[in-house]
Amino acid sequence: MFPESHTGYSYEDCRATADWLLAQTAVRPLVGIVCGSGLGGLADMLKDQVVFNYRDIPNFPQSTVRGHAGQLVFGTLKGRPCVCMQGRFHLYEGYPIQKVTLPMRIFKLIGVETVILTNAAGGLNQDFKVGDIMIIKDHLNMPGFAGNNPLMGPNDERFGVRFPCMSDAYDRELQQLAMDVGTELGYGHFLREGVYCVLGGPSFETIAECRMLHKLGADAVGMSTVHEVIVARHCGMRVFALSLITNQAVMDYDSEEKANHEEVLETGKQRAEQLERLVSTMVTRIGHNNYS
Ligand SMILES: O=P(O)(O)O[C@H]1O[C@H](CO)[C@@H](O)[C@H]1O
Ligand SMILES: Nc1nc2[nH]cnc2c(=O)[nH]1
Repeated sequence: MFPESHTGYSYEDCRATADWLLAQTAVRPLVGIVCGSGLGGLADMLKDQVVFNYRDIPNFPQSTVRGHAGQLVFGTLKGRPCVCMQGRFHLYEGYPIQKVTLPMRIFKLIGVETVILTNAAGGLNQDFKVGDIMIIKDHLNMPGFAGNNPLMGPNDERFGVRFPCMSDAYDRELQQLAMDVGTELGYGHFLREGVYCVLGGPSFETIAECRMLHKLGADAVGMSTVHEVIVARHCGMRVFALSLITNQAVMDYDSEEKANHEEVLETGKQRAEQLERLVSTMVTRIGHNNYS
């Protein structure tokens, strides 16, 4: 019934990876964080670190992109137990989508209740500036439209239901918390909210593509996050995600701008401190156990 090319990991494979990790550290994280391109500094904030190189973790893929260190870091953030992916996986690295999203199921099985994802993205909304932080309120899943969804293949009910709802993918309380914390920290002038659109990459968008995505309702465009969000929501974790607008998407044929990864990493460096403060303060205020 399902194609032979299905490349997911079984529940037992995920369990084995989770148990392997739990056996090596006493940290029991309730929050899992995914660092976007150039945003790995978040992981450095963790105290009493236990660090695993992805190459040493059973079943884990390897990071191949500059700005993604390839380490899973356990520790505490202002006293709260956390686990942090210092580097994520992307479709364009050649990994099947089930491998790209495997860490979300590992997070779930080690006890994570809330996932915070960050990414670098191009700004499509003409009111956005480079350096803005966009709280993601919804997404457009372009690979999903083309039949590449991480939940394709047999469904294991131990993770979640066959047809998960996505209209509530991005937790509203956490969006409000981010707004409140950001405002308190004096970040209101660069805090935005909007819709993130994922594409397969690795080529950046053409001008016509940017114009189309903007017309379709996207405020920012990138090559990640959405697949992870779908898998995280499928297995019942609460999700918050944000984009750092690292570059303006080119919408105009007269523009001399050219999207490039160097600019993406450079903007990450410049906003790192504020982004880290925003996320770490949020972590201290997130309630757990049935979202209390
Ligand atoms: O989404 P993250 O991992 O932050 O990375 C973004 O930055 C890279 C392009 O510069 C792409 O991988 C894009 O998805
Ligand atoms: N697709 C895409 N990904 C990005 N990541 C950071 N900037 C961009 C961008 O402009 N387009």
